[in-house]
Amino acid sequence: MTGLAAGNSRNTSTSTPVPVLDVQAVHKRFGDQPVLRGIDLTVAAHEVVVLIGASGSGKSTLLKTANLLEQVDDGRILLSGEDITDPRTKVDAVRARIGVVFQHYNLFPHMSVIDNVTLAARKVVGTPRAEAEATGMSLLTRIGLADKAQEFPDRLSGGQQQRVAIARAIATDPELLLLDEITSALDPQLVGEVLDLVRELKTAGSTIVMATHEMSFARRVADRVVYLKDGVIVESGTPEQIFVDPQQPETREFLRRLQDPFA
Ligand SMILES: Nc1ncnc2c1ncn2[C@@H]1O[C@H](COP(=O)(O)OP(=O)(O)OP(=O)(O)O)[C@@H](O)[C@H]1O
Repeated sequence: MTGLAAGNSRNTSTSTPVPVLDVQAVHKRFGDQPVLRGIDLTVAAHEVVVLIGASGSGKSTLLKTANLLEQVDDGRILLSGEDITDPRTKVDAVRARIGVVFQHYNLFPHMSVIDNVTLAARKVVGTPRAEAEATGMSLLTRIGLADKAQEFPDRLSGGQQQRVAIARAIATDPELLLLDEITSALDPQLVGEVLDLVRELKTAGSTIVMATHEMSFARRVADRVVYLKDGVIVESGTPEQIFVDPQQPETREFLRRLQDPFA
């Protein structure tokens, strides 16, 4: 696996494709506060789903339940047909199948770029170093950072670090990529280069669920935009449906306030 495509081959052999991610009636509360209130969401292979919604609407929590960083209180989540919310699930084995990138790139500061990118392949999957490095260098070449392979992360810009974090997340060829606010810590002029990389992943066939406040992501990479409010999916549709012709008053209000936060 040397390209940017992630996890593209697993669902192609059956005539009725199993969704990569199937969130079924998921509820989650923190103390007294219900944060996810009956979420149903299926994500097909190669689909890019972008979660939008106000701060606190539950976007990150939903991504965390899919990666088993948070447990669901009710409902279940299937990964390529397997119930990963079953208590017998081996959490590490599930996480090895999912690539995750967070707001803060979380690269290991004491490791070179290439070691960051290859760590999971070497330590989790057991790929021999030479093979992992060949894949890692190929990924760095594709994202235009091959010349930074031996640098430490603090020598890179925020946008470059976030691209390395994405390369690291896809280096093990995950079935699913979860991207949580990956540009919100970046200067606006660096957002474009991360957006371009996500678009390239989409073209290469990755299956992606991302949470963002950056509507350019939702407009330019989403197959489906999902609007969350107070832990409920209010509306979902193509970017055109959501941004040009939203059906629900709450969606219209959310988009109106984005354009004029003081309205
Ligand atoms: N570990 C936690 N313990 C208690 N409350 C939490 C925890 N994590 C999240 N919450 C609360 O759950 C709600 C949803 O948070 P979440 O981070 O999922 O929202 P979000 O839509 O991703 O917000 P943002 O866009 O600001 O990242 C918020 O009210 C938040 O304070």
